[in-house]
Amino acid sequence: VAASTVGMRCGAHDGEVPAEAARHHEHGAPGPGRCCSAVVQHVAAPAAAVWSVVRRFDQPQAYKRFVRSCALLAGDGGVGTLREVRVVSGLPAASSRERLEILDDESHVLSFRVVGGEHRLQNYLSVTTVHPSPAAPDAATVVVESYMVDVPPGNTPEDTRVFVDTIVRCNLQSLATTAEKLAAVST
Ligand SMILES: C[C@H](/C=C/[C@]1(O)[C@@]2(C)CO[C@]1(C)CC(=O)C2)CC(=O)O
Repeated sequence: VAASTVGMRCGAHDGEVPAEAARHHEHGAPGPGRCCSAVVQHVAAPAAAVWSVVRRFDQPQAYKRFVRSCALLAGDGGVGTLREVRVVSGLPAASSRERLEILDDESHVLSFRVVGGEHRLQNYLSVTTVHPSPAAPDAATVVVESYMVDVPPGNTPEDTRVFVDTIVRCNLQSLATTAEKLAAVST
């Protein structure tokens, strides 16, 4: 099913989404002053390998290339954990404080909310789900990441969506590379 029918009713998407993704990405209408979108990434590695990377809330730098460092301010990596992310220079941001909202090792669902930091993405919330690819369940994976965020003052929803989609797409492409390398050395 297309991401648009996954219930985001918002933003562009990249291709097909496994049907079971729908329930995790039902953000509904984003409301005034907010925007949302979803990015779909195919990975040539088993879902378990992808999830093992995604689930490490304490180590986003394992695949997020804009992250320079990450420190836990509270919690042990489970729901409620608070992290302080410092990002690379050149971005309209320096740091971010993020709270883990969902970490489901059965359904492979992770969600976090931005709760502070020096950046322009207020009230950013994302949900990432990891699914065995319907085409090759043991060898390939589909990752779906949706988000909602306030449109910063002076920006349009479309500009905001382009900016955030670009970062999320970079993150997921890096996740794919990381997981494929991990799976290759694990065989
Ligand atoms: C879009 C989101 C991250 C955004 C940022 O982490 C930040 C919260 C600080 O730096 C950024 C890399 C860019 C920015 O302007 C806001 C993707 C993700 O990390 O899952």
